[in-house]
Amino acid sequence: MPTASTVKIAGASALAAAMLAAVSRPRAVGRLVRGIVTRAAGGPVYTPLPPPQKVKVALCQLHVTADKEQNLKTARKAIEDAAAAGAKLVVLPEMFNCPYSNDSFPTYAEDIEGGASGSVAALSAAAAAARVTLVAGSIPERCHGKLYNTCCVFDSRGKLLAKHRKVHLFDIDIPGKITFKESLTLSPGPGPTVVDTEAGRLGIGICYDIRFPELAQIYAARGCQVLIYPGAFNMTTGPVHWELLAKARAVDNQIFVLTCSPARNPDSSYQAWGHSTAVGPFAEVLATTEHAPATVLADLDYGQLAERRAAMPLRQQKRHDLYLLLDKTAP
Ligand SMILES: NC(=O)CC(=O)C(=O)O
Repeated sequence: MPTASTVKIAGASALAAAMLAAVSRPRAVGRLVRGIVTRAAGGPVYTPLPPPQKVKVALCQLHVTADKEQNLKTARKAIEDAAAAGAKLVVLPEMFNCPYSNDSFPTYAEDIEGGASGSVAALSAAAAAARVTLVAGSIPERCHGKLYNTCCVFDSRGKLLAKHRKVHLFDIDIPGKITFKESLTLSPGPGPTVVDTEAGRLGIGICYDIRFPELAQIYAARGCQVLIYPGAFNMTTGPVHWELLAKARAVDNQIFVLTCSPARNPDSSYQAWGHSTAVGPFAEVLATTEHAPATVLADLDYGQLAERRAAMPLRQQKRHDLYLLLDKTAP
């Protein structure tokens, strides 16, 4: 495995107390890029890729505690440090502002659409201050009496471009190992989220979403350049599946994949696997880390997407007489 490219981020430094109050209201949710994929009989019509560019990304594997304000401070510091290291696209972990537990989700949930989310205000301010595109992990969202596991995406002026609500809820029962049922508290999101940003066209999934290849295929067909999965795998599935799934989504779709986990916290009831990782379109690990707090830096060259797809033209070689991708939320 290639050497990890990490910048260790120490504990949060002093933070301007005004951070949470810095932005008055979150901006309206931006329109999502609706795909152009297809119900064509001959298989998907792939949306052309946006122009290639190079982007430095930072995956901030944060220490998450039960103290929401401290978690936001930690995130702010990591975003600042990532920007100082040259990152233009910064990713935070799943549920980075609260413990990953069904007991915590209702207590920590915030009303994003009603403009009452202190976390969104803080994240918007942090993205603007650091001038980065921010894929802000996820937070518990309350909306019309339901709770969601929601990822907000901000541009480098702090505008909320889009939000993705986890589509596939994490409901598993591996006897003697791990039982978790997000559906006890959370509702599933409505569908795919594609967002055009200064750092490229992004397809967003959250954790368990990475296990569903169809979602990644839809993103690839809609012209995404990178798939981003904030996630918190655990000590049972993480060692076996986390990197495998990131590589699988990358190699199937000849696309970049980024995963970003919380650091492992021995005091937490849920032990996160960590190992935030950047994978290239040939399934090569570009940069990774272990379980401690860290920021993983990687350079993405989107020009590699066309090169890899020309060298191995999987899209043209698909047998649409035998199988078909159907994007049911395409316009
Ligand atoms: N926590 C998740 O959503 C997913 C996970 O841990 C797994 O798929 O394993």
